[in-house]
Amino acid sequence: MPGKRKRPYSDIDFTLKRVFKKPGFRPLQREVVTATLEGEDVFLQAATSFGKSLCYQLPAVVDFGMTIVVSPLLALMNNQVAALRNARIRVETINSTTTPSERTRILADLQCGHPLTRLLYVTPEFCQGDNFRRILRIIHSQKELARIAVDEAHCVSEWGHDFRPSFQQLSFFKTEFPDVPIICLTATATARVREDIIQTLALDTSKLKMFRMTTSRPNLHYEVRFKSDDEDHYPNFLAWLKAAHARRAANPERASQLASQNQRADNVPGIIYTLFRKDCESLAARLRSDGIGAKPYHAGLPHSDRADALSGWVANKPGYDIVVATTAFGMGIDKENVRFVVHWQLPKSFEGFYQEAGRAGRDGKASVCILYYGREDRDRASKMMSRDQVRQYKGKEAPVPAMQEQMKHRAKSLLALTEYCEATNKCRHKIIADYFADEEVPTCHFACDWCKDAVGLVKRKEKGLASEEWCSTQREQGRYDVDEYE
Ligand SMILES: Nc1ncnc2c1ncn2[C@@H]1O[C@H](COP(=O)(O)OP(=O)(O)OP(=O)(O)O)[C@@H](O)[C@H]1O
Repeated sequence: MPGKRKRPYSDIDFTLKRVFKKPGFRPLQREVVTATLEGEDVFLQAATSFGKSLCYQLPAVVDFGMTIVVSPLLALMNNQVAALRNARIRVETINSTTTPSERTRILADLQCGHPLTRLLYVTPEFCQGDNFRRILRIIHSQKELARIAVDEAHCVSEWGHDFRPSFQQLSFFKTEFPDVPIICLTATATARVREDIIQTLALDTSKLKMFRMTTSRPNLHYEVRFKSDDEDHYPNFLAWLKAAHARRAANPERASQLASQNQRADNVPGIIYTLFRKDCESLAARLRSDGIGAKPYHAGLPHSDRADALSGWVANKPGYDIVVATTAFGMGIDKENVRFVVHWQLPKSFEGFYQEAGRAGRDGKASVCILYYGREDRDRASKMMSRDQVRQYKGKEAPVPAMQEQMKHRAKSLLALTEYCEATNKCRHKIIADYFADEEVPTCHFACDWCKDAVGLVKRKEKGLASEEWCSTQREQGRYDVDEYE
């Protein structure tokens, strides 16, 4: 029910245990849940795998009325809907995969004004539809519109790394329903992105409850491996993976522990991110020819192939050990035992890197995040950026200031990521915390290549990278012109 509510919710602990099967709240979750239930507008920024979804899912179950969840990705929605249905929560989603008969059934439930649906997951594009807005007015008039959750809220911002234009229309919620609380959630927002989200959603800063947690993920072991165009880095990765397999096989105690958790000892689940669709397919095929179960995942594949790759991988099925993906597979993917995330090339942005690496170790256990960095890739990435800039400005008399700003932000983010890769004088956890302007200094117990062996890191860098002189000649000769990303 919209409006501020100042009574304690004694049943949140009960619901946490009984419905969500969690032993207790993680730090700050209770505060966020309570603020949401009290009708406050909330902004939550917290590390990947913090448990942000629970902060709107639990209120949706405890409270009256319906919660609308605006979410940018199909895979993310379907993943969460399946988990909530498992917990016997009435949840629905309307997206491009919803059949017409399903859609009719869901809308009929909403039209009555007193929906049985507790959570409704929709895309920002769907929120723009007149019919949906009309239905929302009916639900609101019956005091059944409980709250709006905007997940992956950085997509709202033009300066966020996954900007989606239709997110910009979401101010509709606050202007039409000022008494309905909004909660926005993200793992990756710089100060500027935060401001932009708040402004775009028409939130009032003086009333907004802001929760900012550290972005630090101490169980992730960050490592940069150096490469150059001259050398194929596949053998390096395969050797690392085979060594990890051998370690598992040599530990029968671990094998029986994994078996008891419905996991397998003869694989190590992971994700490899690449920028190009063609690499997804060829790399997955190459791994399969070496006896590793790997599946490609990118937006160009049929929906059924993507769904099969995702469900097989989540279920630890043989043949589905590694997903080789573009960024189409990222935000919100929640599989607890991902033991490694590898970036096959330099990603497009610092935020994207952090978000994707954050798919690893969601069970809190040690996991590895390897980024293969080459200076040629850096030069290709900046070439791509300049080309995008030219395209954006095409046909315009003068560059639009907002576009210029956006480009500046993109360049800054890429530069920060390059500096992360080139750095040999600082803990990688610290570099990440600095980028997001964390107030806390992160702890790193030998959980990055610099803290483990700074001298070795310098040597590997000297040996592995093409020289700047070489790269500069290549640049002059236009060698770094590339295909489209994805
Ligand atoms: N209090 C809790 N106790 C135990 N597990 C929890 C708790 N809260 C959430 N989790 C689990 O933590 C995992 C991560 O939660 P969730 O997917 O909401 O993360 P997130 O913060 O949205 O991360 P990301 O930004 O990376 O998507 C889920 O498997 C969820 O079930």
